[in-house]
Amino acid sequence: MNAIEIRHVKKAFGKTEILTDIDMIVQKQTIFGLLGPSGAGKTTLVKMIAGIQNPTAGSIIVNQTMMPSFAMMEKIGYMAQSDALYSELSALENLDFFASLYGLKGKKKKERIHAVLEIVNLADHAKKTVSSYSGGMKRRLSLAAALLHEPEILILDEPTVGIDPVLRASIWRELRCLRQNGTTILVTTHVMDEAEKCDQLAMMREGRLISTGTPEDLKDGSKTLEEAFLYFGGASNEN
Ligand SMILES: Nc1ncnc2c1ncn2[C@@H]1O[C@H](COP(=O)(O)OP(=O)(O)OP(=O)(O)O)[C@@H](O)[C@H]1O
Repeated sequence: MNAIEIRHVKKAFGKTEILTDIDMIVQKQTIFGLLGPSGAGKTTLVKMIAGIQNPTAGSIIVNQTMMPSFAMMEKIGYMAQSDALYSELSALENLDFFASLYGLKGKKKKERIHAVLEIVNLADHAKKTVSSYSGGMKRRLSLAAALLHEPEILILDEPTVGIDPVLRASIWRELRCLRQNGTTILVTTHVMDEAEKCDQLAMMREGRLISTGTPEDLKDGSKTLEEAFLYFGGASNEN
């Protein structure tokens, strides 16, 4: 079953075309990685999938619903690249606020806040104001907020930037667990060892999809994904 279907999507800002004829399928209950150098268009694409931006042409269907759709947006967890947190509030107050936005109430709200704090290992720091958090802690809190409403689709824009290797491994364990429970996860990354952990990958470059498949498919003869990426993208890769 397809969770996300992208058909002939284009995106232009003014006269500048940022994405060109993107066709992509993400199957349900997979971890799908969008890989590409800075400026390739990954964030623009995931924002359109999350329903935050409109394509200039083409269609995006998420769980059989044409995007943008408010009803579907409620079933999507989106963690943006920059943390949208209230720095003068505590982590707990931030989560309480986002949980209310998602319509969570009472006991269920408390349970979910507790559960997501445990997942990202911030339970001991929940009462501290976010302004005292490190960059990695803020990323973890943003991830917790995206998980509050147990979304069907989880979209994570570079989720582990600034997160140490131990916690990164625990976040990946959690992502696999969420997949096991039925969640479809779309993650953007520059990091090749993270890309290796995805079930399926799409490599982007200059607004185009240059290759899709499993990490093994994409390697096809190359020793590493990095090598494959350079091969598909041409030798002038910036990263
Ligand atoms: N609102 C906007 N108006 C004009 N140009 C934009 C806008 N948003 C993004 N762009 C341009 O679109 C291109 C793709 O940007 P995008 O952020 O999608 O890339 P990315 O692959 O996510 O990069 P990174 O890995 O650095 O986050 C860039 O050239 C960027 O400058």
